[in-house]
Amino acid sequence: MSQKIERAKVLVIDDQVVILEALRRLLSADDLEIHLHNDSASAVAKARAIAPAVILLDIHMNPINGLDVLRGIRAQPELADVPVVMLSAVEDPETKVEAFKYGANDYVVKLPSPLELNARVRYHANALKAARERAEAYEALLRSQSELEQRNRLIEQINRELAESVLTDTLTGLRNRRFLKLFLDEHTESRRASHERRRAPARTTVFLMDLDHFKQINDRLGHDAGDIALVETAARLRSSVRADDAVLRWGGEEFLIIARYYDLDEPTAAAQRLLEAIGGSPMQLGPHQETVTCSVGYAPFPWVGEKLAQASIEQTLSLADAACYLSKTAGRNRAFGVLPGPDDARAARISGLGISPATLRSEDGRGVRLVESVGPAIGRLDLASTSG
Ligand SMILES: Nc1nc2c(ncn2[C@@H]2O[C@H](COP(=O)(O)OP(=O)(O)OP(=O)(O)O)[C@@H](O)[C@H]2O)c(=O)[nH]1
Repeated sequence: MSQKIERAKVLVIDDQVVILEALRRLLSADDLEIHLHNDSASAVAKARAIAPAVILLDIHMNPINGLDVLRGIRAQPELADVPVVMLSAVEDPETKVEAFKYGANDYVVKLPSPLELNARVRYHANALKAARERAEAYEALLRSQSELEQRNRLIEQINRELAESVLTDTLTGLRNRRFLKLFLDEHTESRRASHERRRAPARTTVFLMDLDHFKQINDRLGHDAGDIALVETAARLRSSVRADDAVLRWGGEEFLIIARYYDLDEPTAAAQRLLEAIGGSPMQLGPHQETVTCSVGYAPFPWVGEKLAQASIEQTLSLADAACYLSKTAGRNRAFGVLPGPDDARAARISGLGISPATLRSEDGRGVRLVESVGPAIGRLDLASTSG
């Protein structure tokens, strides 16, 4: 089977047909495809049509001289890199300089030896081929680089979304339990920075909130209504705290709120706000209107205990949990806070939860008090008389 040789196209432009024919004879070879053109006025259009690998261009032509044709060739983007060998009847340095200035690649005095002419034509044809291959390879590299970058961006986005979804509760859109560690790391870092700047660090309070008799809502109104109540609860909680406070779905119908505070009465006011936010107005659960209340237990974080350099988050959470349990057993729709302050009679109730007030000391070294806040009146009678 014969293999097709790709021949390099050579366009020869000269207004004298005799010279053109002579050059054709000098160049004739199997690996070249020769095109002759003797009209300088249409030479640029011819070059565009042929797309040659090399152009041999006579300098002294009529009606348009070779240098102007050269300028016309260089003005065409697709011909800008095509090697042009100028042909001249005389060896004239000034004309040569002029030709190179206009973008010629070579200069040959007519008629050259066939050996020299063929060597030059092949050299330029190969140089063009190599330069174009390099440019193509470079473009392919850029393309694959940008594809790679695009893919990396996609992977990063997927990773971000995955990380987000791992930290997010799908039903309510709130952060879930896994977010606590991240939040606390940030909290510790911001306290450390405050210490360094000798500013009073923001304190936080941990609120555990549990909806009251939630099982009854599921049982009476259906699981979907229960879901709506959870979503509505999340929205109400979110809008009753600061934007940078954390609201987490702790599990089932239990939520954890970590809120900053600046003066000692703030946590109690915040607990009252939570009770109002949930129980203060009925929720629309599909076709049903239902007042849902909640029980809350809260404690500031961190604590400094007598034996504990700093109570851990787990210990603080169990304090808040114990206080929430106290709210449930005291009739629900209320909040209990374990707060720094002078020990009072109520503090003794903490002992009933298995926590000795004596082991607790707040950051400022004072004692412990138990604070009770009662939720909105709506529905309380019903709840008090219902078990579940
Ligand atoms: N609809 C719905 N219900 C849930 C979801 N997660 C947990 N629950 C329900 O929440 C209810 C919690 O019931 P309990 O632990 O008995 O608590 P409760 O009925 O709220 O009673 P108290 O907490 O003692 O006031 C259970 O019936 C769970 O099935 C949820 O994602 N959607």
